[in-house]
Amino acid sequence: MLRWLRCLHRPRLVIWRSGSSYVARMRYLVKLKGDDEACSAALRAGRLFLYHKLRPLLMRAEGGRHRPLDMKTTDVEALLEKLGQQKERVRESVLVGCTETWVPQFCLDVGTLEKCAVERLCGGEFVDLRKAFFLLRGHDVPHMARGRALLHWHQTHGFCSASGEPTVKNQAGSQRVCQGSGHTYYPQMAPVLIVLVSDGSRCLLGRQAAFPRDMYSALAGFCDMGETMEETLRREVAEEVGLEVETFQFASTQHWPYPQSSFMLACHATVNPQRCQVSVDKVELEDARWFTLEEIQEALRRASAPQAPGGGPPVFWLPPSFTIAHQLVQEWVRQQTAGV
Ligand SMILES: NC(=O)C1=CN([C@@H]2O[C@H](COP(=O)(O)OP(=O)(O)OC[C@H]3O[C@@H](n4cnc5c(N)ncnc54)[C@H](O)[C@@H]3O)[C@@H](O)[C@H]2O)C=CC1
Ligand SMILES: [Mg+2]
Repeated sequence: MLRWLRCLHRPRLVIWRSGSSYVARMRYLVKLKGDDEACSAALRAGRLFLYHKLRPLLMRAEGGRHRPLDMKTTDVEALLEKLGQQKERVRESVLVGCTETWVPQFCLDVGTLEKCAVERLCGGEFVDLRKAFFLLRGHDVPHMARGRALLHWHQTHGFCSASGEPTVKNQAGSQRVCQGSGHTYYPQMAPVLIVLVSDGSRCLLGRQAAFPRDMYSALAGFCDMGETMEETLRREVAEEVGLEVETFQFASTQHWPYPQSSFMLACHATVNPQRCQVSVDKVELEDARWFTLEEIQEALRRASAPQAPGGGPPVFWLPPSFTIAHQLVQEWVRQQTAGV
């Protein structure tokens, strides 16, 4: 019988910069979530990130990169009026944060306006978030992802599932309430386990048919109701590639805005090298296979999707560097090469 070992993982030491106004800012944000009047005042003084049908508005920055374009609330009001909408629509925005200098930040989807007209007037471009992942600097991505996820949640929770009546968002967008049933709805994330499986010398990556061509990633799966993280990990690896995990180690977490909003729990796991024959569940995955350290190191060196020269054999590539899948791969390489 195979062993099921829980590895004693070394706790990650996280050091926060002290002396910042972090506590005060967090208390300010929680006040804005609970006090519509205070949040309306913050909206007047804040900055707005625009989205069009969930695509963030970006502008070109130096070095071929892009950055999110934020606007004053009064400028967005003027834009709305110019395009024939009521300026009060800024109140549909949702609170996503606050800068270190206490500027509250909101997101607003202007999907009912003509896209090109907004782009022309603002001097930016609405870009699909998946494409934006490759254009933005890593530190801008979580912010844009959070805005998309929150706006999407509001767009799909307009009605109470108990009474069928419309729900009403608070000013911050941290909840929606049904007056009829009294039900309060909060934005939700689905827990997803993502795991990089190793047989000691190679790691296992898979691809779904819907992935961009030749991209391989770590295995992932939604947690079933009532499952622990460990149970999901063991089940998903068994279901998707027909292997039994022997050990695992928790690594880190990340919010991921797809398919609705996922809370990614990332782990490393090992299987017995004597029993590492992959049997792919073709419903879930198009392919899954073992990669050597050299193949992975080569893929990490390739910055983006490579073109196979002259129609030669396709070269596999990894998700963008800020993704938790990429981080798992990097950690695995570090672990494999430690002390070499
Ligand atoms: N950030 C990253 O590095 C990565 C993120 N992911 C994310 O992880 C998610 C889960 O991975 P999959 O292999 O697709 O999961 P999966 O292996 O559980 O299969 C997906 C299927 O699970 C079912 N399902 C159960 N609960 C669901 C829920 N709450 N929402 C949607 N479908 C649900 C559906 O039938 C769906 O077709 C993906 O949607 C993807 O967005 C996946 C790989 C890398
Ligand atoms: Mg899966």
